[in-house]
Amino acid sequence: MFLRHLSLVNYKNFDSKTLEFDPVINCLVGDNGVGKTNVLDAIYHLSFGKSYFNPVSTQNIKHGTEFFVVEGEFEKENRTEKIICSFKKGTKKVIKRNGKPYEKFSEHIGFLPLVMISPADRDLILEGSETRRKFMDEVISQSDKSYLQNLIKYNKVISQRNSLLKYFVANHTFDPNTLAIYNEQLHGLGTEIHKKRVEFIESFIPIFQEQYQHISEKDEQILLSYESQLSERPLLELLESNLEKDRALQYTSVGIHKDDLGFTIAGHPIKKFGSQGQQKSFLIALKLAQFHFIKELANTTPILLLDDIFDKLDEHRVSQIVGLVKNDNFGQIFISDTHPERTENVVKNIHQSYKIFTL
Ligand SMILES: Nc1ncnc2c1ncn2[C@@H]1O[C@H](COP(=O)(O)OP(=O)(O)OP(=O)(O)O)[C@@H](O)[C@H]1O
Repeated sequence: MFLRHLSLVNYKNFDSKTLEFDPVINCLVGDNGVGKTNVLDAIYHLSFGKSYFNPVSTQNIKHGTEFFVVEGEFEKENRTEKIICSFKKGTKKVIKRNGKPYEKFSEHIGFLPLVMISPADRDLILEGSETRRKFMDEVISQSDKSYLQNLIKYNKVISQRNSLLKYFVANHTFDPNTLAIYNEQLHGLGTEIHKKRVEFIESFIPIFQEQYQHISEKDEQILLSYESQLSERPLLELLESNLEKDRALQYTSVGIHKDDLGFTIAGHPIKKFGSQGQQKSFLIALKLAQFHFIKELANTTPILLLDDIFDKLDEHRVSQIVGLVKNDNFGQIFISDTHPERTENVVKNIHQSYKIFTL
């Protein structure tokens, strides 16, 4: 699968831009702020229906305009797939595949597998658990449609339950029957999601460790673990035993929406005890593991977006990553960099077709 053509209208800093891509390697070069990352983000938009960097859709519209359109033509299994993602202020975002709008965006997720590696990934280590859950959910969703559906349903029930808890307090009332219905629903959905997360982590860890050893070339004891209250007790039990606390807090304090991933080095949190280099290697290993994991499960090589990759890696490591597509006719890579010569040096050595775009 590869992206052949991209056209942008009013997307971030672009009025209008059209790019015809190479099926294998594409480099976007230019000074800071010319829009290299914005092009990668537009490609991400076509795959996920949202920006990797800015979740506020109106902020992805070029300043002073009212709408954006991102259009891409992909070659997938010998067919051309035309994807359009458009958004006008005050309306709902629309994603169309070959002219037909999706009713639910979740139906589109996984259709065009894609992995972005960007300096913004550091949030995975530095920010709260939500970022790490999102990472896990994104990887699983790209290869498992029912997972995403269950997650959407679960989140809906959580917000209904939270509204009910607030209603109880505001109206000095309590209705155990409605609460019990929500608890049952959360238990069913949450247990299923937890099971998928456990399975995912089990198969993901060895791939991740292999990638880390490959990058660090040292024997460092890194560990990735799944932390969930549901590993201790069934969700229904947790909900029931935390009822008084939830009533006081007016929100649901237990469940898979509290899960986290633990990142440690030599038994200590990498956030506090990892060197900058170790943190970088950890993040790249995570993302490369994501790439391999999706490749295997989705049976398609994901498109790989490498944003400002030299910020994270030396040339040797970049060559190694770009070499990922070497033996695979269907892999496509996009690289953004401020130094044209440096990028060209790396891609030349791969002996694959490539295009360089100066923005
Ligand atoms: N909604 C918007 N409307 C207009 N311009 C925008 C919008 N959102 C972002 N920009 C502009 O896009 C530019 C940043 O583009 P981008 O991050 O793609 O640059 P880059 O080429 O990747 O730079 P660097 O080399 O620094 O990473 C900035 O000048 C920013 O002001």
